[in-house]
Amino acid sequence: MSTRSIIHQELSCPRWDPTSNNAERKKSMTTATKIAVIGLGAMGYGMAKSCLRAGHEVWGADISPNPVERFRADGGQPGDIQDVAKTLDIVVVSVLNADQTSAVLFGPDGVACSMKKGSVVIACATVAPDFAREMASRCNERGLHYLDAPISGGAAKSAKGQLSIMAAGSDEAFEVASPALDAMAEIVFRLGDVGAGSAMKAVNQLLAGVHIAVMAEAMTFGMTQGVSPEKFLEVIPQCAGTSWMLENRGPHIAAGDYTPLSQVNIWPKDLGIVLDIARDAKFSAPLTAAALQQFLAAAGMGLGGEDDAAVAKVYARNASLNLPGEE
Ligand SMILES: NC(=O)C1=CN([C@@H]2O[C@H](COP(=O)(O)OP(=O)(O)OC[C@H]3O[C@@H](n4cnc5c(N)ncnc54)[C@H](O)[C@@H]3O)[C@@H](O)[C@H]2O)C=CC1
Ligand SMILES: O=C(O)C(=O)[C@@H](O)CO
Repeated sequence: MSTRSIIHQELSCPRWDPTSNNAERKKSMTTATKIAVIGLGAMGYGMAKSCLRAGHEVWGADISPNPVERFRADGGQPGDIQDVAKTLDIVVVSVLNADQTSAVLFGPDGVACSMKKGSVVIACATVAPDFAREMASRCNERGLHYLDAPISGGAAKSAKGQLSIMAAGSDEAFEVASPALDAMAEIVFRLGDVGAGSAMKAVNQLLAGVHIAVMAEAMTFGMTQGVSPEKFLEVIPQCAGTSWMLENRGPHIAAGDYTPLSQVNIWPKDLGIVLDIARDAKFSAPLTAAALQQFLAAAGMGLGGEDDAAVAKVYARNASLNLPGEE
């Protein structure tokens, strides 16, 4: 039995067919759906491009004009989302956090008030489960479907339409959302009622945040023992201590390139969500708390806008090490 079918069984709820060929499914789609992607950052831009590649009519919006212009030059639809909101089938929200999600949907120019009944909001920012439930209930009151749909895989997988989406919502929400989900994801988990997607994402973030911090700890510890970042990355990915985050973020440190694909600032937010809901559950999460302190230290050093691999600079500073690019 493959790993994927094991996951499917353990979840014991229907999910996108994991055995079907994603590329074939994407190619075989013929009907254009009207989709807006709000938030064209590290993740949203790739999601919007994936929807375009699948043949849909796609509008892109961001508070920053640059990615909007770039997206139009790449084939995105011209014009403001507000002007077309009532014609949209799907609105994908890929902003940073809960406040931005709430502003995009229900702020002064909130798109939820203009969307047609029966259309769907696919909410992808990492937020707390209670917030997802609140947004869903406000959307449902307006006759809109809501998918609690946090994402995983980083900017590279987003660009390729190969995200993992931890989704939760009604069958109708999944049905209406399917053209965008098919375009953006390699795998879509159907996890139950709204809130269950964000709960699973919190579990992923606990691991992902700890793994990034501990990768930085191990790499800089290795440097004190004469193990260069290059040698670390040659050997450890072939050994039991590796992780997806080590292999994804470690090369950023070795190259001294902290262009933000996932900002340091994401982690006080995400590990904060984990620790908030852990506290409510009276669950002690000491490793998460330790990792959070390292990301807070990085943010305190003024590195909040850098790639999260810059957490290595906290360790390097404490150990008087020069990381690649700092000599
Ligand atoms: N970067 C990553 O590797 C991953 C990020 N995530 C999560 O996905 C979400 C998006 O992350 P990123 O793309 O990295 O963030 P980002 O900061 O790169 O992009 C967010 C975008 O939203 C825009 N924005 C903010 N408020 C807006 C508004 N009112 N209207 C229109 N646009 C607005 C910003 O200008 C920015 O371009 C976050 O919740 C993050 O935690 C999840 C998985 C991976
Ligand atoms: O891909 C994910 O999952 C992540 O949350 C990270 O890349 C953090 O931004």
